[in-house]
Amino acid sequence: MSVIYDRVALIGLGLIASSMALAMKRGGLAGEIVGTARSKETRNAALEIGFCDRVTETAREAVKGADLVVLCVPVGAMGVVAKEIGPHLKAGATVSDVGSVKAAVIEAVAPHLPDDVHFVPGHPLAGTEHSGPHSGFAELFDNRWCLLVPVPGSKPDAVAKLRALWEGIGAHVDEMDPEHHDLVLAVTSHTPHLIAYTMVGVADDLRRVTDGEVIKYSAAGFRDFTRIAASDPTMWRDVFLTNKDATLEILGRFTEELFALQRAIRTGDGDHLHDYFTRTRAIRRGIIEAGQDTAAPDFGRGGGTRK
Ligand SMILES: NC(=O)c1ccc[n+]([C@@H]2O[C@H](COP(=O)([O-])OP(=O)(O)OC[C@H]3O[C@@H](n4cnc5c(N)ncnc54)[C@H](O)[C@@H]3O)[C@@H](O)[C@H]2O)c1
Ligand SMILES: O=C(O)C(=O)C[C@]1(C(=O)O)C=C[C@@H](O)C=C1
Repeated sequence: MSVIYDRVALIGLGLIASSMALAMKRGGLAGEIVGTARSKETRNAALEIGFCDRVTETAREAVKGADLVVLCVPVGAMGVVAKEIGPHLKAGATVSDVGSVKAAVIEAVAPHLPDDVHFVPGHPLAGTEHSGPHSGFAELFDNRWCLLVPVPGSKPDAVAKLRALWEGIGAHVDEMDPEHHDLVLAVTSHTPHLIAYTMVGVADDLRRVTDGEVIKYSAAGFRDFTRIAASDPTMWRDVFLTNKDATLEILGRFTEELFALQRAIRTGDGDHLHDYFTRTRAIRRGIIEAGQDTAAPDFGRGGGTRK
């Protein structure tokens, strides 16, 4: 593969930035990768691991002369970073991000960008419960989706170039509008995370059991919940604070269904339970038959991580 952007600047050097950088290096997609993080420890790690060619102390230095700038910080920090880098962006540069929420990020970032840069927000649908510069691996995005969420005024050429980068990184790319993205992700990612956090919290409340039995006899389903519930608290706090409407809508529906199942258990309505579980099993089977179960299941469970 050949170079797509001569210079890429990554702001925030955690799981997603380090994985993107390693994948760009694997494919020879960037001439130079410049990174910036607030802590010296993180900047040094990026150089030691070798996923950045150069690091800078500030974001404004990192974006100087960059053809592509990718904001890889928690959603709640995107606006502050955009404000800092806005005046220092190269004319004609593309600015993107990897945030898990799109409408709020667009609202926070767009006002700080000059007219002569292209803003093409993005969201790779891949991750693990690990964070920081040591957690990245080049295969994270292989065969996973990356959603691009162009804003009015995003130039087709800039969108096409970013699409080529993500495809070079290994992902399949689709485009979506921000509100629809936030609703879809509320169903497929955000609310499931909240449920996992809650379930692990409930187990923790029952200290009597967590002290021994829950850990010792943890079955596969609960183990998956604990993996998800180990995800970064800052990232997920920001997701729920910025995707409020969609997550509240889905949580409302979830609670209604849960109450209906609770009632079926209490009243011994086996037909309701059986019909419900039959319907949900069909959904899982449909996903497999459609070949959509592309998640690499071992990543994030130690299989592909650096830890
Ligand atoms: N982890 C996932 O599963 C996943 C998947 C897809 C997208 N995302 C999104 O990617 C982004 C980064 O997530 P990550 O998993 O790489 O997180 P991470 O915690 O591994 O890395 C985040 C980086 O941002 C820095 N940072 C935090 N607050 C900052 C601030 N106020 N100013 C400047 N830098 C700051 C951190 O020091 C760190 O270097 C988030 O917006 C998240 O929503 C995460
Ligand atoms: O596999 C995981 O650990 C994830 O939670 C990854 C996951 C997801 O929900 O699928 C989490 C947040 C993102 O914005 C995208 C991907």
